[in-house]
Amino acid sequence: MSSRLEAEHLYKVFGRRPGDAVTRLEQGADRDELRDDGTTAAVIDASFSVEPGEIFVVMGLSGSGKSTLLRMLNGLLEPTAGHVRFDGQDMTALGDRELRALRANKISMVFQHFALFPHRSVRENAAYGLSVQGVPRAERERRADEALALCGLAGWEDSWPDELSGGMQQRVGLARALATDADLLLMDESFSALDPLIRRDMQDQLLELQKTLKKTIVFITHDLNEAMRLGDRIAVMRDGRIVQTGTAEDILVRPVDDYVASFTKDVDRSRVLTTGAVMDPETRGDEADCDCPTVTPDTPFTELCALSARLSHPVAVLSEDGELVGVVRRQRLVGFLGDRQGAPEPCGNPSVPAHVDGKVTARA
Ligand SMILES: Nc1ncnc2c1ncn2[C@@H]1O[C@H](COP(=O)(O)OP(=O)(O)OP(=O)(O)O)[C@@H](O)[C@H]1O
Repeated sequence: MSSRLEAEHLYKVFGRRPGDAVTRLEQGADRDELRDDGTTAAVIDASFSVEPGEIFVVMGLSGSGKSTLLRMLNGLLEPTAGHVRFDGQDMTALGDRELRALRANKISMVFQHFALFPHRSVRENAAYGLSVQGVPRAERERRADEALALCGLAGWEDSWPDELSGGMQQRVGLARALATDADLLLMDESFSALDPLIRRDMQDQLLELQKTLKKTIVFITHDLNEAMRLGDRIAVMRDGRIVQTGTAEDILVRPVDDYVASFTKDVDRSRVLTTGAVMDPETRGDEADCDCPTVTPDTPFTELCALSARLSHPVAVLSEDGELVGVVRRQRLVGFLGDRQGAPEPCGNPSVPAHVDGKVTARA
């Protein structure tokens, strides 16, 4: 199966002599050095691929280059160097007309500000992308109504946008993107303008829809918690560069540097981690011989903790085939909630041995 979307050594430089700037960046110059010459390296050497049905989140602080990257992915901005491939087709080699057709039929955007037409009904707003495609009226209304129903807006089709709350308006934006049947959704801070509770609700709704629709989604956010909730994989951007790409667990448990680690400080680890991240793969081989409940590497951390609290011995981890693949000691669980590696440290008190499982387990 080939990737749906690929970025290959993408650069976007604003300012004078962008080609020269790329050469300097390839030779190791950084953003600040170029800025002295009045040149902005918005995106530097970004490479990644997004698989069909995947939610790929690009996360970074303001100015890190996320929006510029997204605009290159949908062909609105021409890369200074590098390639974007959609289903293997090099978008950077397409002419304007072909690009417009690709955007109208295969790619949908969901923006932070819903930009609904105030004098068109909710149905007409949701059908907008279809009217751009030239779909006949009856069919586009039917498809718009279906998309609105998917987004929880059945019964609101004939309303005006100003009769809807902010969250509902954002759902219309999502329905508009879904109505076109485009496989690739590009979502730029789509939920950032919403109140926290509504934002969470929209995240849940997107995850729920994704279970059946299995779209390919690139989701831009500056919020790591949102990135971790939504992303199958996350790319962390800093100063124009992607500094790490990985699952939420990778970013949390194996940050590539202190910068990425500093992002994860406030993340609720218990919501992100799964058993695979905390298990010890070294086993004696007989840990699963009793009749106690077991877990798999995908078991959520909270479930694992609940089970561990009930057992007097380490929890056995079995693969889907029932093979013993690891064990989880309670001591290690406690470590993972508080510290990056989850490794127990000596406490400095000579009367309390640091690695006595029994004692630490009893307290946990
Ligand atoms: N058209 C442009 N001309 C010059 N510089 C630009 C242009 N567009 C973006 N930049 C610069 O490129 C850098 C990356 O901007 P970009 O908007 O992609 O970042 P971002 O991560 O999306 O930020 P935000 O979250 O604030 O939107 C910034 O320094 C920005 O000022």
